[in-house]
Amino acid sequence: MKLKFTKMHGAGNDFVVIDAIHQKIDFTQAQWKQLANRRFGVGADQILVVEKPQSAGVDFRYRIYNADGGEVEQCGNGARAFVRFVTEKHLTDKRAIKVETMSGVIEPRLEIDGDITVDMGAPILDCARVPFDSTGLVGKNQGRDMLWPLDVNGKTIWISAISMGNPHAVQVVDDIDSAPVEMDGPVIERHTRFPKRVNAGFMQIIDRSSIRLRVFERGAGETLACGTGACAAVVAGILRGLLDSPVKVSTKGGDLRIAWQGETSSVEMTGPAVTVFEGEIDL
Ligand SMILES: N[C@@H](CCC[C@H](N)C(=O)O)C(=O)O
Repeated sequence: MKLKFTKMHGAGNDFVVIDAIHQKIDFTQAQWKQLANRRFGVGADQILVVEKPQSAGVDFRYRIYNADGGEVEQCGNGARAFVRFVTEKHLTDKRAIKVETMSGVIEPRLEIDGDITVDMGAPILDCARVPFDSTGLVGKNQGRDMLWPLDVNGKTIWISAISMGNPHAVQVVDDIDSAPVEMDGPVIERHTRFPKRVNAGFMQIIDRSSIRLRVFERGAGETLACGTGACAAVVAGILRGLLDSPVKVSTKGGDLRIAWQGETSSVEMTGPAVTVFEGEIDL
């Protein structure tokens, strides 16, 4: 079957985006994985599938598959690519869109300057809902945050466990360039304390309104940027008393702006989304 797709990226986090409103999509996990494969397929960190809404009051449903073929709950950079896609394909003429995801409704909007802002909803800080198993662990308070010890490669690291619809373990490091992302990322991703696995964030604080961030993503490895990872890092930094909203998050692929007013407020993420090329593939 010939599949039409669009290759896109948001700050270098790259996507294959598929219109499943006008094409019938019924792929296996192995086929998603092949599509995302950089040698045997198109290549992407995530595959984004745009569908008709399932509930009243929303405009679209948006589904996310990691490069390993597994379906996941949320993708921040993908949400901005999604808006660029439905706008360029004339699937809507709205500038503010309501989108169903596996983890709830998010509300992206197209800004006048072409950037896209996404209301990502409030962070989830309750360990059980992240999900993170803190049974028997002794945490330590930093500001309003609770840091948890994790044994990783023979040392203890201290993480914030946060969900932005998808799970994140965020740690502060002195220097992002020498942080052990390749070595510790895969171990944190599959740590037994995270029953659904986790995205591992490494954050360097530059000043109270800027950080540098690398994320080893669940199901995709280190990416050039992770939108939900940026949201989780800023939430952790604000809770720890290290950051004030808004915060510039510099990633290997570009900058994002994250604003959060605390506890029950939504996290707002602003950044770019770019179409690279259109294609067709026979799977
Ligand atoms: N790149 C994304 C996150 C994609 C999903 C993630 N790898 C997970 O498994 O939760 C983003 O921009 O948020």
